[in-house]
Amino acid sequence: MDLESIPGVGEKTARALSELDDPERALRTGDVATIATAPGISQGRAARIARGAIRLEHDDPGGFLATDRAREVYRTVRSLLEARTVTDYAAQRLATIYPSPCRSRIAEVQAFACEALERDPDPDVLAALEGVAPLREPGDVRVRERCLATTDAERYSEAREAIPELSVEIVEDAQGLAELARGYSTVIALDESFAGVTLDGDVQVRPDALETPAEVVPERPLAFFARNRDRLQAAIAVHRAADLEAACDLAALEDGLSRLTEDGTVAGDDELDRLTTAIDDLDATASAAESVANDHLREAIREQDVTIEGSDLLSLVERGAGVDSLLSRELADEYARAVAAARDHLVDALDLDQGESEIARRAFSDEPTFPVERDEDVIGRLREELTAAKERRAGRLKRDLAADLADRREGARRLVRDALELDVELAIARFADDFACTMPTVVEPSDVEDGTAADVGFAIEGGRSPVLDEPLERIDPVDYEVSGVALLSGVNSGGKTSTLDLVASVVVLAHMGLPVPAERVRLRRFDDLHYHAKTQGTLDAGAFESTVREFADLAQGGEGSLVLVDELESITEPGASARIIAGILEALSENGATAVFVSHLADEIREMADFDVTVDGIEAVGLVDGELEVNRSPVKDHLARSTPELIVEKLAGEHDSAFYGALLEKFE
Ligand SMILES: Nc1ncnc2c1ncn2[C@@H]1O[C@H](COP(=O)(O)OP(=O)(O)OP(=O)(O)O)[C@@H](O)[C@H]1O
Repeated sequence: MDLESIPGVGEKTARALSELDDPERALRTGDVATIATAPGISQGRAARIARGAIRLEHDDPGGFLATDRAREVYRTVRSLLEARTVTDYAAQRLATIYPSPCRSRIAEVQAFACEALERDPDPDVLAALEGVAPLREPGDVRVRERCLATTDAERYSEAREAIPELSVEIVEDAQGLAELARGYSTVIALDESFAGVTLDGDVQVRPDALETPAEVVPERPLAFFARNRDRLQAAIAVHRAADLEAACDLAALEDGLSRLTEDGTVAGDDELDRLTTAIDDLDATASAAESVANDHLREAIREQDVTIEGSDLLSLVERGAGVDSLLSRELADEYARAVAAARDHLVDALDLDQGESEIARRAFSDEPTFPVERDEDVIGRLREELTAAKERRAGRLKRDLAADLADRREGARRLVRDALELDVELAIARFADDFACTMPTVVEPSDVEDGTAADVGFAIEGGRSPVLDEPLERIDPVDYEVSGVALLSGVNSGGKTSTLDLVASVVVLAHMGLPVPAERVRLRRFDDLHYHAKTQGTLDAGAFESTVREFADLAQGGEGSLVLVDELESITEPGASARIIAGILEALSENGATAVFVSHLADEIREMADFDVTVDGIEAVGLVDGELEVNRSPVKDHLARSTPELIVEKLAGEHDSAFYGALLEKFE
């Protein structure tokens, strides 16, 4: 796909899009989340670009929504759909579903919508969706305890490029490696020539390191899973709750994620936990061990009767010997016991293994002193030993986990995408449920065998306008069918505007490929929708002129158009209005357009028109407690009586009055 040929995509945006992994897939599927990861592209712009790509694919000329009111109806139905999404993604993705005049596009979304209608918006699934969001790319990973080393300048540059997560060091020889090993827990030598060199510390010779980055820096694949752990866990929960077919082994992914912490370290390994705790507690435990020895010794000294001969005391004092000598002479056993207790405490409390215990025991000297003090050098060595063991262990665990998870990356991506798409489907299912929708039959004009395409128009049975601000059960279902051009008459507040809104929303939704709020709908595929709302008050000459011009344009093109106009007569005085409307209707009829004009001047317009225009009527069936009782479904070929006529008729019926009788005759 030539990205620059997408409507609204210039050179700069095309360059940004080409940085995506698979821009075509993202554009084709309306994957707004992925498109929005391209540099400098917001979610809103991503939706517009996706719409542009869809238009290009279906050769869609655009412009289906030809007027402000038509666009307003689309915005309203879209917000009703969006209100039923859980994730931001689904709301943005819905913005890529727009009314299109293209058969292939309508069919494509219809197929998607039909599957969506099978979905069950279970509350558990909706709750699980709360935690799902598009995956994030991990930030830059830096690993400080490991480095790469080489003697070769070229290899050095290659390594920096291939593995930016690690420091790369130039060394002269094995001596240089040995020095590095003192500063880093692990040194990975890249040169074959180091093979066989044995050095202290963790020095590995791996000439293939640059080809196997996941082994050298398992942090790299792990960072992706760590950064997205919560989102992936939520996507797993969605799949389980919805019983959705999964793109990867859920249990295996879940197990891998459960071993990973959010900062990319491995969790749930007893040995790693032991080493981590031992390092953290080392100082405090060494102090506690000292106290154990000193308490023991203090107690022993307190209870001991030290008998010393005068000559011995004298020789001790003369030699300047301190209490230590006395201790070693008189309390050697007690000292040994005290130190043994300290060593045991250190080993037991830190849960040290044999090798570590051997070092730890040396922290307390056999030479009697009081108070007993730890040897900081030994504690330091023990810390180094524990830290090296911890890093070796963590490294191995990371490598194992990275090996387990690395291949699941694509599956994990699909898992989240599918969960997010499910949200789009559920929004459609919930909308369809809330507004009692069905899939419409969209008739292809060229497939109409008898008569012309205009004969199809639209036929709505049991329609309930989603635009009406009433709960569904308070809305009377409306049946209305028009082919060609019709005038819609009716009592005040009978529901004429609501009928136009119903027709407009049904037509917009049907051309989006979505279910429509009615029991049954059949309509032709239209090219565009011109919906003109009622104009408030008389227009001044300039505005009037531009409105007439607008209608003149409309009257020219018209084949394939659906024109809905609400009380155009209010733009000027009634006599002129009726003439203008009659003229527009004639042109539209000639062009084969489908049109409904709501008007209180239906009778006058019919008389002025030079063709037999259909007049339908929304009738009041009576007055109940001063309120009109209305049949909301327009009656075909029937000029509805006006409200005043109905009231005069009622008065004439109730009172035997010549005046009312005469008045009534004037309406006939
Ligand atoms: N199908 C319906 N079911 C229930 N109530 C409806 C229905 N259609 C319309 N109404 C109610 O009637 C009110 C008036 O409807 P609407 O504005 O469509 O009438 P109208 O015939 O266009 O009025 P006007 O002649 O004043 O322009 C609406 O606000 C709504 O409350």
